[in-house]
Amino acid sequence: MSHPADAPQPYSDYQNEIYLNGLFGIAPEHPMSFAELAERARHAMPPGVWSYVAGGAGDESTQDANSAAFARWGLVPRMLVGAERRDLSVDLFGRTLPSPLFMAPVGVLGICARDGHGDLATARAAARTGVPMVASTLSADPMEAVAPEFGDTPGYFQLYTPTDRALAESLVHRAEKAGFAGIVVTLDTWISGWRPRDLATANFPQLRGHCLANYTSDPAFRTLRTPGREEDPGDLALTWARIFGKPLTWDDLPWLRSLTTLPLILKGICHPDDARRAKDLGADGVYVSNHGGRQANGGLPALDALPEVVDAVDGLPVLFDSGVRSGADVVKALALGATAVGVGRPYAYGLALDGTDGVVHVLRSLLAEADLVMAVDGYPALADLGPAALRRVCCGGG
Ligand SMILES: Cc1cc2nc3c(=O)[nH]c(=O)nc-3n(C[C@H](O)[C@H](O)[C@H](O)COP(=O)(O)O)c2cc1C
Ligand SMILES: O=C(O)C(=O)c1ccccc1
Repeated sequence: MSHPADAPQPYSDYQNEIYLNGLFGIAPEHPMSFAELAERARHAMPPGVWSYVAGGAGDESTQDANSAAFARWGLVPRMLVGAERRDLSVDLFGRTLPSPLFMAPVGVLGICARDGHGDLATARAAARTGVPMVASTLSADPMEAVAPEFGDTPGYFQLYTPTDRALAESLVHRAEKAGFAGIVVTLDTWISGWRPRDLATANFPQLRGHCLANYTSDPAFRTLRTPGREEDPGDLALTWARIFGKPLTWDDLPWLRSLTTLPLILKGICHPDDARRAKDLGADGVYVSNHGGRQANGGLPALDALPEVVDAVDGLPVLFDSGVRSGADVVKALALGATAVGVGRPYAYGLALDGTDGVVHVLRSLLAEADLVMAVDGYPALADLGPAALRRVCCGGG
């Protein structure tokens, strides 16, 4: 439990803090397991927001498989290695981050927070924890208001590429100007997947006008509105729906690449050939994800796609998300080759429960558990975590 006074606090200190509070009769106000976090978020959110955030595509079997996939890997404990101090820092796109954890883009943070400003609250959690936020194109506050809240923590802008090229270019250039450290282009969501929970209630947040501030604040978007109907919320939603998603092809990649000198990361890559091609066309990183099982049901768990993509890109950074629910999951994804590991729903639930403090709690819990797993299992640095740290667990976890 001891460390030099000038060393950064280990992430495991969150555990000490909680037990110490207990000595003074203070019980933690936030949930300590993912199951309880989800349960409490369900009560904290309006029903339509809960089902949108928690739900996925089809019967949600791919969504379930994403988290179940982690149970099929077991970390092999190593003893007597002296893991008293751990180093979770990672180099990503020329910067050193204190940990490999990041917040995946979530396009409804605005309505997850009680005050409607969940994007700002999440950015403040990034500033407090050093955990970067990938800010979605779909945001209740414009990116120029979100970016200053990151403090010293780098932030990334996630682009949903609209059909209108001038608008796409404007969004990217605004992100550069606002100080974002990279552009994450999402490839798997130019159209919405089949989502029974939302269909059953005919509920799609953006069609109700939510989280469109990056569009309404954009001069290129305004030129796409129906003349004379600029004040009509119905026209806003329909204009957005008309231009939201461009089914990008490989032929669009040189254009996308030409838009920015910032690191360009392609999100939704799950096949090694796609990963290789992304690298050849100048992507700075690939991002393995199946969108948390929200887009196409019946797909393989994202974790199972990770090792082949890592092999294929031969040293290019590989970001990963989909199904991460614990610190142990973070460590397993790192051992399978991820450079950085993202969470989506968990921090959105923290946000719904308690704003910035709720997000900070979720991130600190994930990091404390990851740090403790590395301590107990004898892997003091990320460089020690490779495929040899894992064994396939037969038949476990569905
Ligand atoms: C409510 C919700 C909204 C999302 N919105 C976006 C988005 O705007 N852009 C994007 O690239 N991904 C979006 N995603 C996908 C996440 O970035 C991420 O891939 C996914 O949530 C990871 O899975 P997890 O929720 O199991 O951690 C969204 C996910 C959720 C749950
Ligand atoms: O809900 C999502 O996961 C999402 O990112 C999205 C956004 C717009 C249209 C379809 C899906």
